[in-house]
Amino acid sequence: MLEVIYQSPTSASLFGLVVALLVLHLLFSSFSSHGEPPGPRGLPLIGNLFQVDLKRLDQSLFNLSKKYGPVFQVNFGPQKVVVLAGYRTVKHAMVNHAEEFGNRDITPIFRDWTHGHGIIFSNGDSWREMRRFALTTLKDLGMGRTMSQEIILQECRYLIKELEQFGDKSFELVGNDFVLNIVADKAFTDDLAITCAVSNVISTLMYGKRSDCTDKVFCDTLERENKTVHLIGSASIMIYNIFPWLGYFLKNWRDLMKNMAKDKLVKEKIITDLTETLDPETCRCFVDAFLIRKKQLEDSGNYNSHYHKDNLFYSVDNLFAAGTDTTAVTIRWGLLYLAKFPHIQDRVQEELSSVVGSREVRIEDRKNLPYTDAVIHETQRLANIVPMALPHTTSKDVTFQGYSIKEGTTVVPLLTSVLCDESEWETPYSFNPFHFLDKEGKFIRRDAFMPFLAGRRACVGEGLAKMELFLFFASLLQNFSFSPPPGVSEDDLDLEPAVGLTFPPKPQQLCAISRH
Ligand code: HEM
Repeated sequence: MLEVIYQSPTSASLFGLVVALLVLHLLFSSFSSHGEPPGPRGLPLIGNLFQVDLKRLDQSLFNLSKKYGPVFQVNFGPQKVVVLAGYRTVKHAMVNHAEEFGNRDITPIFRDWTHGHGIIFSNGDSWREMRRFALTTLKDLGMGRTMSQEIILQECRYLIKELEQFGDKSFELVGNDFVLNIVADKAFTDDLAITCAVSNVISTLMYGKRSDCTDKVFCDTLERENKTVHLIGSASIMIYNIFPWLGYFLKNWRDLMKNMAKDKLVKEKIITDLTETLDPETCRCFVDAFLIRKKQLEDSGNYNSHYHKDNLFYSVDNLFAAGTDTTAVTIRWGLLYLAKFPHIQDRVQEELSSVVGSREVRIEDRKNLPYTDAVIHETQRLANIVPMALPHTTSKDVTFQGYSIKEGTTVVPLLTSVLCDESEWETPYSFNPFHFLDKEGKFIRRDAFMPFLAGRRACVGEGLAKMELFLFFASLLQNFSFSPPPGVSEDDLDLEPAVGLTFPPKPQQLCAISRH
């Protein structure tokens, strides 16, 4: 190759020019100039891409933060990204500078997905209105209150029954593709039991109805959503976000487009059915509440509001995507940790037996179950399922911790560096429920526990997620014990995550033994 270049005078001078530019760039490019945050030097065009591991970008950035400090910048191709690291810095930016750091960075793949509509990947007045509407409507529908407790408990019952009907009392949990395989003597079935249960909670709130685990359309939708979340976090989609013209050449991008299109057809049909059967006097669900608000605005002559069909579709789609995968993945991590550390599992079950006994667990029990609560919090901390949160962008020029950051700069609030902040956690890298317990064994809140982030863009579903995690986790542990399958030791269970937009456990198997 080089020989060919040297043989042509034009190629040789071009090559020389590129080398000269490269040397000049390396000599003179320093990110700490003009008061900007410091950071590693990169190469022209590709920036720092070769200095990070795209499969564990959060870890690479965490390592860089140890060298460059809590506010630093990297270049992904032509794009400048400011990384915020450590509990204090992330909290300070998200809460004290909420407005400046509160916009969403709508990357090319997010734009392809929702076209700037809905809640998660939108900004400005439309985002504000949709977020406010989602929060009040979910609250009206019982989020975080007795009503949603009933919906969740109903799903806990279905889930327990689903697992018990296999009688043989052992099943396998496969972490990556969210498939729960029930293995009995003869029967073998692929089962999306946990995802199905969690998704049904959202489904009941969004559509006013649940679906059975055997419903093919429902299961196909869950599998597609799961695949979407996985593909969006893949290295090739990260490259697509930097060089969007690559899209058609990338299989993951083409698969994503197909998935999203299929998903849209299914959800649009449900929304159309609800629209056709709407009775403005009776609000059955989130979709109804939206349609009723739209009608009220139109009745008063406002046909140009944010309550249009794209915002309806993508808000519903967002709440499904954000509310299913996150919670189901966290439950899976909890079961994996308990199978790995049986002495912790024993203690959770002892506490559940002595406080709740054999009656159904309820949210009011949580205050009397400090150890169980601490285990759930520690699961969320160490599993760290959204390690880089979602990207933000600055809404104006800002001076932050002495550095100037320009309007429109992509900002990553690095949750890995918060949930494993060495100055906040006693044993940041090991599973230790005592992070959340005082000397008397009472539950304690920790400021650096921020898996839902904080500030203007903080998770809309925090209350619901916390209730779900507690009720699902406690109900499962009341009814089953989790262990590695025969022939596999606890040491063999792998706590390294698989990658995606969220980080699930790697594919592996677990057994559930009925406790009755
Ligand atoms: C264990 C469960 C969950 C975790 C760990 C989690 C975590 C997060 C995180 C880290 C963000 C990004 C915040 C940011 O970028 O500033 C987020 C945003 C969001 N979450 Fe969750 N979440 C969970 C469950 C849920 C549930 C159950 C729902 C819905 C009912 C939900 C709805 C949303 C929405 C709509 C946003 C976007 C907020 C906005 O952009 O304004 N999440 N979540």
